[in-house]
Amino acid sequence: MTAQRLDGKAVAAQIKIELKQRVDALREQGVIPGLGTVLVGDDPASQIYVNGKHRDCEQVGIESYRVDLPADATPEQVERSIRVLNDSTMCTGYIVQLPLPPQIDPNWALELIDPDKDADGLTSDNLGKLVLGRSGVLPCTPRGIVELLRRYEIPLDGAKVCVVGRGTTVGRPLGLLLTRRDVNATVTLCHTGTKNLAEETRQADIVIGAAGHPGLVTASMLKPGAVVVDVGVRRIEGKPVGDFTADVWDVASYVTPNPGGVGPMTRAMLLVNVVERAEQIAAQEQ
Ligand SMILES: Nc1nc(=O)c2c([nH]1)NC[C@@H]1CN(c3ccc(C(=O)N[C@@H](CCC(=O)O)C(=O)O)cc3)C=[N+]21
Repeated sequence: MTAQRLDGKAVAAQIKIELKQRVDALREQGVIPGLGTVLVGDDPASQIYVNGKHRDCEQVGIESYRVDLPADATPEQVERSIRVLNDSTMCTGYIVQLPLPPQIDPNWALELIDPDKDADGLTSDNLGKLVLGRSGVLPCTPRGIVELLRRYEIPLDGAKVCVVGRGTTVGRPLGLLLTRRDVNATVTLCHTGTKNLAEETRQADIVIGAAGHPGLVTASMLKPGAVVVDVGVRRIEGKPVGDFTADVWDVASYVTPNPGGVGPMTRAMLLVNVVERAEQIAAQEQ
């Protein structure tokens, strides 16, 4: 059996077409969605990712604003930039690109973001709302994974899902999102403390690798026909390497390619978060 691709790139492109129509409708109402980005320092990968976000915005008609600060920026300078974006009426939502240089505590910086403008959905306010089942801004990668599975009509209601990795940007919020009533999956959240990972992954209908440990899950650790979602993209010698070995394609029914799987969905969900917020603002103004 060779697994089918869960083609995040194609689905993200379709989502952008849908978003462009929603942005055009907003612009007709005089509401112009705007995404802000705060980039501190000159990390090449961060610059590539932030440039990609601005290109994505341009494709769907979202205005975008850059705040680029030098690598030696002080916490005061970062705070001032964040407060400007909190107060800006042009910017519907914004992100503070991670990682930040060592003199800036990321948790401190994220907590300065107005939760209503938290386009990443990574502030404690929005993550807390996810815990409490209240509506807030959903984190982009978890939301993108669920959206990708839904668009391929992968059964989620009652499905056994094994999430590998308990990070605060993916694994942990993903477990919460998958167990929400409107998704209704049963989740096992595995991590470095899990005694027998293979025992857990073999019982799952869907295995999601969000550990960032290349080659952590092999074909022998999967139930035949399982669905594989590989988040853990790292570049080793220029090649994107995920949490799964290539032989999983022989056993799984669906696999997300790396690149072209979860990454484009993450980027598409950032745009969805901005447009959804703009639609809320437009509805309040009516
Ligand atoms: N505040 C903040 N929010 C983020 O969402 C955030 C961040 N900081 N810091 C860095 C990580 C990383 N991240 C990626 C998203 C998409 C791809 C992506 O689309 N990758 C392409 C491949 C790109 C390549 O060739 O490397 C793909 O998977 O097809 C990659 C990386 C978001 N991040």
